[in-house]
Amino acid sequence: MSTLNKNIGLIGFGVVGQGFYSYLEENKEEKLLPKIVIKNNNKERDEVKAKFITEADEVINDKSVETVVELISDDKEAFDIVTKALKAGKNVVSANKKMIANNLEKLLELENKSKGRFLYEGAVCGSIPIIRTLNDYYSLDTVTQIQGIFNGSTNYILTQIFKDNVSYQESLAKAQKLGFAEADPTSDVSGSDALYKLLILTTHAFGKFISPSKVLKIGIQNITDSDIAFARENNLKIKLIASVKSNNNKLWLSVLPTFITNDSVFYNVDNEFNAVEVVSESIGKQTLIGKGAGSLPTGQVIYSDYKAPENYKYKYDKILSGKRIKYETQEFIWVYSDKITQFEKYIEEVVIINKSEGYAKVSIADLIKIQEELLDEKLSLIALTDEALKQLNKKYEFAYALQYA
Ligand SMILES: NC(=O)C1=CN([C@@H]2O[C@H](COP(=O)(O)OP(=O)(O)OC[C@H]3O[C@@H](n4cnc5c(N)ncnc54)[C@H](OP(=O)(O)O)[C@@H]3O)[C@@H](O)[C@H]2O)C=CC1
Ligand SMILES: N[C@@H](CC=O)C(=O)O
Repeated sequence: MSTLNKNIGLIGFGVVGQGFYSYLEENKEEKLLPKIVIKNNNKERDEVKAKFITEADEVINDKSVETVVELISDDKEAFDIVTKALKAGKNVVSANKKMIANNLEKLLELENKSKGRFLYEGAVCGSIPIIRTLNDYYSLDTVTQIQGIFNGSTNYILTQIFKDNVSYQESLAKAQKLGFAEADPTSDVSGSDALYKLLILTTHAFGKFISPSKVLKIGIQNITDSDIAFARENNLKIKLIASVKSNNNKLWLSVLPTFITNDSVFYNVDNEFNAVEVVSESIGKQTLIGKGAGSLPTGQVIYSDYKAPENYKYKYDKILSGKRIKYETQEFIWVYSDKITQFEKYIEEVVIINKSEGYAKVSIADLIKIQEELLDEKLSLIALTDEALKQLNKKYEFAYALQYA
């Protein structure tokens, strides 16, 4: 492609699109962007040099466009745009985690047949460069676990509730106003957004494609005042933790509100910040912490994808290695609830703290079966890390002793 054909086709000019645009302006590259595709022509917008249009095909079929930057909210429309752009041989940059998590296998086939490449660092944990890190530095190491805080909006909401006693509804409205939340914030608070990111990382770290519908996912919508009070009394915090771990070629995944102790690396990761902890055989444990949502942090990563070296592509070495790994749900975890006795049918072991309140050992497979019911019945469950379990067992030794006498 000649230098005359290096234009950008930007589709979507919301929170992230405008963040990306500001880096083009800062680097005097806005002349490479003659047209921006939006949906609603009647919206008031800041003036920019580009012309606003509403037909994505106009930039996808434009021969002067080398890179299509897809930053719209709808996942199905985004898939259509990305498919067409790759088929037209364009480089494609996207941040649409829902679209990517649901279609990654197909997208890789399309990329393999295309002259273009498909990069999407902005889709996972905003500004944190975790995909390229896994792709470039972990391809020769064996990753055993990835866990962390993968959603900025829910972390912002939980921080506001814990630090400043702001209500759930008010903190959610603030997260929306600040541009952290998805167009439909149910995706954030239900844990879906964190799950999409977890599944994308699972493909890069373990070479496995897993459907979102198969994984245990509990959001923060049902957290009660008594959960918060219990956390405060015990010097714990609640964070929405996404986790994938492997052992003996088996893989376990979950997204769960989780009590964490004050010595956890996640304890002071607050507001819209995210954290990704990667554990691998040679490197050991390391954690990346940074802004997980917002216009400029995400826009910067999109800009870096757009500027990636000419021959750079994700290698997907873990898929290519052909190592077989099996997705499993047969594992037990400990969960707390102020109505733990309602889960009687599923409990392996339980510690009753007071009346119906307590914590119990339950299987991931059972929780997957009842996760929709939990949501409908507004029942809250908070997982315990090993450290939180130890801390609670020490305090509730008496209750514990009674249980196992
Ligand atoms: N917000 C964040 O912090 C982050 C968001 N993301 C992801 O980035 C993507 C964009 O998010 P965000 O910027 O927050 O979303 P916004 O809702 O702020 O903006 C979406 C933009 O897409 C445009 N649009 C919607 N549908 C179409 C369509 N069919 N054709 C053309 N344009 C369309 C809208 O047009 P109009 O202006 O006319 O309404 C709007 O400009 C999403 O996939 C999101 O998950 C990823 C990381 C962080
Ligand atoms: N809604 C998302 C935006 C970034 O991915 C979040 O809150 O993390």
